[in-house]
Amino acid sequence: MTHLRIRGGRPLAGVVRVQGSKNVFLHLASAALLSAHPVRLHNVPRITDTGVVADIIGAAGAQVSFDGAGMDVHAADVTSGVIPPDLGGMIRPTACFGAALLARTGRAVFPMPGGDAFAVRRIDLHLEAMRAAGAEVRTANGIVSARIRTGLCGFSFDCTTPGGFGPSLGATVTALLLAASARGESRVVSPSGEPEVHATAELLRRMGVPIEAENGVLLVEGRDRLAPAAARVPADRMAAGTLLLAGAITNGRVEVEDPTLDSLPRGFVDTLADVGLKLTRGIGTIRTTPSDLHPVTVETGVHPGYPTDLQPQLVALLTQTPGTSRVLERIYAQRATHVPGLVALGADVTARGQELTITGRSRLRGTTVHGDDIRAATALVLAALAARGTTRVYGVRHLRRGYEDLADTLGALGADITEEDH
Ligand SMILES: CC(=O)N[C@H]1[C@@H](OP(=O)(O)OP(=O)(O)OC[C@H]2O[C@@H](n3ccc(=O)[nH]c3=O)[C@H](O)[C@@H]2O)O[C@H](CO)[C@@H](O)[C@@H]1O
Ligand SMILES: C=C(OP(=O)(O)O)C(=O)O
Repeated sequence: MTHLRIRGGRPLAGVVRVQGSKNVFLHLASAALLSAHPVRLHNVPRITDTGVVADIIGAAGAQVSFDGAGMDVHAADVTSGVIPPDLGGMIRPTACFGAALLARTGRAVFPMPGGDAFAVRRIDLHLEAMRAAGAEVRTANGIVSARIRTGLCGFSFDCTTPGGFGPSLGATVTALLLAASARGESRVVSPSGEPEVHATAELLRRMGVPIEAENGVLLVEGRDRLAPAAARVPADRMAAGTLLLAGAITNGRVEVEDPTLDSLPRGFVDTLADVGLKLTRGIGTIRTTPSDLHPVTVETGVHPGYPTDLQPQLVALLTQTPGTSRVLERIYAQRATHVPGLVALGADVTARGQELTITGRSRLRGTTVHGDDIRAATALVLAALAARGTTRVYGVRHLRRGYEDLADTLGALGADITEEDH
């Protein structure tokens, strides 16, 4: 039972490099399958999701290699449109890989996606995009089968979710991949503006697919053959935000390497300013400066709003902020798996539906807690860094999905943190 043993109370300080973005990499890798020519991705994160992606690409019959920093995908031969359920069930963008295989082989069979299980993670819009592009799609016993009889045709697809918060990131990528391979022009309407989408569109352009943005529509000219290309995975804005919040919760001075400031969502920067934490540029870095903290009312939102993937970590910080704060989770119907662990550590946090209420400042005390997904486990690690005494945080396998060596990174900043195996 691997866990992190953390003795809290030490201010973190120092400069830290930020890994490549998990969520951008996952979507770029699905696009890499579209070309029969080599695609090189640089700055790929060393996380367990990367291994799953390599196995999915390999199972499709394509060549893939990962040297610890760069991934080479050469999908000259794609011999199978099947994503094995044990692989597809482990990551979130499974339907995006399904779309790429559908485009390459005319057939895709894939399971419901995995990734974090804090909410039902729907893929109805992905399947609608496939139907709009001319595929027959059936779902039985949790397995999706999609088939195209006469080739993909140019189509129009609206990425807006029924939930009302805005467009779906994943479905926008699925639509882009299908459009890139379809005959004629496609219209991807109300696309998501998340950095993952911009990065994927940019890689597709480099692969020779004309994509124009016009009045809230992406106009995509499909191509039969896509060119060789390369792309660099940008720094992970969620990892950068996590490290800055780890500095803040320990009243320390953490600096993350640039150029992440430009890619940090405005909503994150503004919320930190409202809490009382100014982000400033150092020499090639961004740093937080400790100061008096204030309660805030904040809601998660689409980019550049406050990101859902930094919501649990913010809640951890707000347990150390005097007064009552409110956090409204707007992307998911619920994302509160961090709450029981924070309460066990002594925090005053309640979740009612999508609203979390946090009253600080709580005196946190070390105990044993379980993080059931990436950011819930991260929030517990952050709270443990601020707690008195020793905390054991279980859920390391979730952390490994999203972070390269989180314990080592925090240890290098001065945290008393060790991975234990009993
Ligand atoms: C816009 C947004 O912030 N998206 C987040 C979402 O991306 P991810 O691509 O996983 O999710 P989507 O953006 O597609 O989904 C967000 C919302 O849309 C709904 N939905 C989605 C697809 C679908 O077919 N039908 C449907 O109803 C989901 O249930 C959810 O409520 O989770 C990731 C992991 O936490 C984050 O990194 C992304 O920032
Ligand atoms: C929820 C997350 O990832 P995934 O969609 O891969 O589960 C996340 O990155 O916080």
